[in-house]
Amino acid sequence: MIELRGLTKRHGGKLAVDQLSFDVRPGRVTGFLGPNGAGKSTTMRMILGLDEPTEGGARVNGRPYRRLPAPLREVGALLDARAVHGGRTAYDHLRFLAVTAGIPRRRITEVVDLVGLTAVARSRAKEFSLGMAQRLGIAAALLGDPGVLILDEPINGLDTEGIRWLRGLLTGLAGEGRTVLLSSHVMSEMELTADHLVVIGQGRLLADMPMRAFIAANSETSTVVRATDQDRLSALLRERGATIRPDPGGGWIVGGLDATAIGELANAQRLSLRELTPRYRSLEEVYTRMTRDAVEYRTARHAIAGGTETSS
Ligand SMILES: Nc1ncnc2c1ncn2[C@@H]1O[C@H](COP(=O)(O)OP(=O)(O)OP(=O)(O)O)[C@@H](O)[C@H]1O
Repeated sequence: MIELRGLTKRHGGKLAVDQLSFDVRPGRVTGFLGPNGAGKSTTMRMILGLDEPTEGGARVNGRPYRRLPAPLREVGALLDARAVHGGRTAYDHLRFLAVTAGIPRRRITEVVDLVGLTAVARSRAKEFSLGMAQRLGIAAALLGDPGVLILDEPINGLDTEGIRWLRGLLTGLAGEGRTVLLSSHVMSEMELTADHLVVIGQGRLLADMPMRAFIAANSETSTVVRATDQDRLSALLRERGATIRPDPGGGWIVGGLDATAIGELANAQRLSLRELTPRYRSLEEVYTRMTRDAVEYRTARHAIAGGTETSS
C-alpha cells in the first residue's frame, strides 16, 4: 500500500507536484498517467525517498520509505533502466544489490530466469538494448520479492513479446496481492494492464478511479443497434429524440438514449434486436480529451494553433 497526502514539490518558482493525495492499493495494477512534465517521475522519486517533498508526504506500508527497515524487500522500483554501471555484467549488477540487502545468491538466478536474461547474464550492461536494460531493471526491482512495485515507463524499448510478457508478469504479481504502480505513455497497453488509474496534469490530480469507470464516465454514451426491421427502429428512435448514424458494420450507432432505454423501447414495440452493444471510447481517446488542457509541452503545431484545435 502506498499513501500520498498533500504531496507537493516546488522547483524554484515552479510547482512540479501540487497537493497530491491518493492511495495505491494492493491486489491491482494502478496505472499512473499524465502528459510529459506532469510530475509522475517526481512523484515516484518522492515516494522512494529520492526527492524531498516541499510539503506533505508519502508512506509505503505505513512508513516513509527512508524509515523502512528492509527497503529492497518491501519496495521494488525501476525508474531509469539505463542507470546501471555499463561495465558491470547483469549478474554482477544484481549481485551487488543482493549483497547490500542481504538477499541470497539463488534469488539472482531466479530473477534472471524470470525476466528472460539467462543467456546474457554474463554480458556487460552497456551492450544491452533498451529492452534488455528494462528487463534487467525489472529483475532488480523483483530481487527482494517485494510486496510493492513502482515502475516508471518499463514498457519503453520492449518488443511485442516483451510487452506481453510484462503484462502477464504485472497482472500476476497484482493477483498475488502485491501493490503495483506503473507509469506508461503507451495507452493501449495501459488499458490492457491496469485495473485502476491515477491521472495527473501539471502536478495536480485529475482522476483516481477504476479503469472501466474512468472510460465509461468520460465516454459519450453511444450504442450499436441492429434490428430485423431497421427502418421501423430508426423511426422510433428518432421520435424519441435519439441521434442516429449508420454503423460501418451494419445497423445504427445511436446517441442520446442508452442501451437500456433502447432495449425497452424495442421490447415495447415488439421489435426484435440482433445487436445492442454500448460503445466506449478507448483509454487513449478519453485520456487525450481529459488531459488536453493540462498538456505542458505541446507540439509546435498546437502552439501555433494557439490551442484552438477541435476535439477529436
Ligand atoms: N530537478 C529539477 N529541477 C527543476 N525542475 C524539475 C526537476 N525535475 C523535474 N522538474 C520539472 O518538474 C516537472 C515535472 O517533471 P517530471 O519529470 O516529474 O514529469 P513526468 O510526468 O515524469 O514527465 P515525463 O512523462 O516527460 O517523464 C517538469 O516541468 C520538469 O521540468
